[in-house]
Amino acid sequence: MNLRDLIKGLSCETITGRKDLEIEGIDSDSRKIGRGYLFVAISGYRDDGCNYIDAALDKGAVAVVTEKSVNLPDHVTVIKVKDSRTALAKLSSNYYKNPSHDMHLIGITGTSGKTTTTYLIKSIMEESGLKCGIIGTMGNIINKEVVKTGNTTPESLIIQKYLYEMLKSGTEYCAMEVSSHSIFLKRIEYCEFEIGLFTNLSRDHLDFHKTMDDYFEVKSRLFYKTNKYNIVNLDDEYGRRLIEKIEDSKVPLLTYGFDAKGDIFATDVKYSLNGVNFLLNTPKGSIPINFNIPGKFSVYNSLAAASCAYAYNIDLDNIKKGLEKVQGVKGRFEIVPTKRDFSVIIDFAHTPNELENLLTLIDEFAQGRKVVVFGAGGNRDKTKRPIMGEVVANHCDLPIVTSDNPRDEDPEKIIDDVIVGVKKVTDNYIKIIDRREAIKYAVENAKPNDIIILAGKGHETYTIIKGKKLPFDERKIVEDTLKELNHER
Ligand SMILES: CC(=O)N[C@H]1[C@@H](OP(=O)(O)OP(=O)(O)OC[C@H]2O[C@@H](n3ccc(=O)[nH]c3=O)[C@H](O)[C@@H]2O)O[C@H](CO)[C@@H](O)[C@@H]1O[C@H](C)C(=O)N[C@@H](C)C(=O)N[C@H](CCC(=O)O)C(=O)O
Ligand SMILES: Nc1ncnc2c1ncn2[C@@H]1O[C@H](COP(=O)(O)OP(=O)(O)OP(=O)(O)O)[C@@H](O)[C@H]1O
Ligand SMILES: N[C@H](CCC[C@H](N)C(=O)O)C(=O)O
Ligand SMILES: [Mg+2]
Repeated sequence: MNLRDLIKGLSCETITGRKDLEIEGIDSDSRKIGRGYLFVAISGYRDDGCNYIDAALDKGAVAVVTEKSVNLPDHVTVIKVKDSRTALAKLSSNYYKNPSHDMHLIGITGTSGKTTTTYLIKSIMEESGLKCGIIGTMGNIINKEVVKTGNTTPESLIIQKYLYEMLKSGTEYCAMEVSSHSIFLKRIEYCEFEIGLFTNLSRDHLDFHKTMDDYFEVKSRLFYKTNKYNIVNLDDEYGRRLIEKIEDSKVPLLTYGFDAKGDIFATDVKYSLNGVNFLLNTPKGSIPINFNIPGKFSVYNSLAAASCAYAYNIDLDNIKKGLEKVQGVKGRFEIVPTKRDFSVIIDFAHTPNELENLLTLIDEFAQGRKVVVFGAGGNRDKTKRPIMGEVVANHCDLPIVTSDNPRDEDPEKIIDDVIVGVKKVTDNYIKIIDRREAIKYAVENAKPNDIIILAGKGHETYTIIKGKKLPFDERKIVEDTLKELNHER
């Protein structure tokens, strides 16, 4: 693409050098630069992209975007901007021909339920004959192809690339998880959202946002970027705050919740271990839903997805079929087969609120002990650690405190932070640093009717230790332990 076209609408302070250049690609990572590329230098949290300009030029970059004044050879075009991350988003959108403009883009934000809701939306859309892609924690999905990217909401360049590819493959709907990091770090700038959906807000990410008010404020920015509907969970305290905050928005509001308060609401809710049945009520009528994932939060996620479908005029029969077709979402209340007299459940609960919800749900059906194997992530919110410990200790018979992606931190230190909370409730806990050993311990010592809950890693099939991503699949560890036990019998 010609540089003149690429920088259309980009607010730049100065441009030196040729504008009439053919640009073969763009990137903000010098290691991915190729011949004829434009390099966007971003000053990050760990490093400064400006330190890699020379490396980018060596690899063939012909133009550089930077926030700082730099002296480069005359043949290099230098574009100075105020904010490189915003510039990257604009350039990426231009490069991929502003794909979101031609799509039905749904942005889902909130602390919990985003991934699950994207899968429910996709299922409903497909039941209605509409192709729907996903951008989120478990990867980017176009048709049946899943591409993992690492972050829940990837960098703007990747977002635009996948939106472009979705359009190219005839996928006109996209359900995208929008993390607060991505809003703050401008990954979603120049995405034209039709719908913004707010699930809930509870304690997490206070390493990054410092206060809940900051966290909320950043999340609320999504709802100024929408042009069709804002959809908000009315039962959530922060949801209600959001409704007040966006009161003067010209975009219509749809609300959901339990009982007849919102536009879309659930009544006659009946819980069981296999799922939840409820009546879905909308302004256009009501329909019974038999949903296959248990728990109150399943009702909320169904309502969120149903509200979104309703906003697109999808009829109730297809909403029902789409929701009921979902058998489960990987790592969310996933039951691992044991063929023994105890159960193992893998769940992605990694915040105090998620653990509380999960364990309260299991409480209703548990006949034996609840044993929870859990930890807290390294390089993440430290304030949630003791609270997670306290919540788990309050809701189970045996907490086994272990590691969960220690990343660059000392795993034992993280565990000790969690144990501070556990000890407020009980001294009856077990500390095993190696998560594999912790899982093995729980399985080997299981008693009849025990429910072993492996919390925090959900779908993840890796562990991050000292910056390295190593294979780690909890399903496989349970399976191998059971095999060993069978062998011994
Ligand atoms: C705090 C945060 O979000 N950081 C993100 C940020 O990294 P950074 O600003 O620290 O980048 P940096 O390492 O300082 O590097 C600066 C620049 O130098 C460049 N560089 C670096 C080295 C080199 O050799 N050449 C080079 O050009 C880098 O490409 C980068 O552009 O920009 C990077 C590139 O986009 C992201 O990968 C990185 O996410 C890190 C890995 C991360 O862990 N983020 C988490 C906290 C996150 O974003 N989580 C949310 C929420 C999850 C949820 O709850 O669902 C998410 O959306 O995933
Ligand atoms: N609506 C909800 N409210 C509260 N907890 C929920 C809700 N939906 C799911 N959960 C719990 O949170 C966990 C994570 O769910 P999910 O992956 O859908 O959330 P997410 O918002 O995508 O999380 P992340 O921020 O890590 O991407 C689930 O395993 C479950 O324990
Ligand atoms: N998207 C969340 C996932 C956390 C999952 C948990 N396993 C951990 O590593 O803390 C995060 O990156 O904060
Ligand atoms: Mg997610």
